[in-house]
Amino acid sequence: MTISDRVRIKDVRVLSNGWTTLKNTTFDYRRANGEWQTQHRETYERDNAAAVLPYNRAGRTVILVKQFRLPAFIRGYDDLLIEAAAGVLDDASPEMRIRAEAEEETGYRLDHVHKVFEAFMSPGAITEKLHFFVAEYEPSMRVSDGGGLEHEGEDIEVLELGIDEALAMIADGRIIDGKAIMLLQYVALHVFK
Ligand SMILES: Nc1nc2c(ncn2[C@@H]2O[C@H](COP(=O)(O)OP(=O)(O)O[C@H]3O[C@H](CO)[C@@H](O)[C@H](O)[C@@H]3O)[C@@H](O)[C@H]2O)c(=O)[nH]1
Ligand SMILES: [Mg+2]
Repeated sequence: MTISDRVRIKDVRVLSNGWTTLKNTTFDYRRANGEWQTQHRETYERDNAAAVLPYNRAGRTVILVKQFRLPAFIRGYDDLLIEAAAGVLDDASPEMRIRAEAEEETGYRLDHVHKVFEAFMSPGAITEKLHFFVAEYEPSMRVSDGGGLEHEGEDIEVLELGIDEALAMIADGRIIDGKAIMLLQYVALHVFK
């Protein structure tokens, strides 16, 4: 299945080229009824990324991180955001990158990471595709405090939560990060059955 014969890119304009690139693309799209229609769309072009939820089956716990997120703050969320550890790939493989990112942010050196799915988190606007992982952890795998890279402005708290509490926090709105919600529901369904 291809839709490339339904799309003709006519013009691409870079609107902003800062940390990431914002483009405005003009293209013709062949609608379901066969008619061609000209459209303009802005895309925020971000590298792919990966997220991980470490879990401990016996203790029924998971590891999450907590950090300041400017976009959530601007939108009125007046607290640090509880998230699954995540980072951009920077051209590394998702498996390699997520191990490094997990150690940087949570302090846990994970053994085996298990890929569970991929998802576009905001497909109408952002090109980024997120690779999702889960990984079993043991307390002995903690090799540092984590916290992220201070020189990049990261100031990350590490949280170890019971799975039932984490699920309750989704229900009452204390966990509001999409990737954390998806991974918590995955482990609720497939690990802590
Ligand atoms: N100077 C500067 N630094 C930035 C900017 N945007 C991000 N950074 C820094 O770049 C680093 C990126 O950290 P990662 O851990 O690799 O990524 P992330 O911020 O966790 O992002 C991932 O999760 C986000 C939230 O779900 C996603 O939005 C993001 O695309 C990615 O998947 C952080 O130190 C962050 O502060 C920016 O506009 N300017
Ligand atoms: Mg991160």
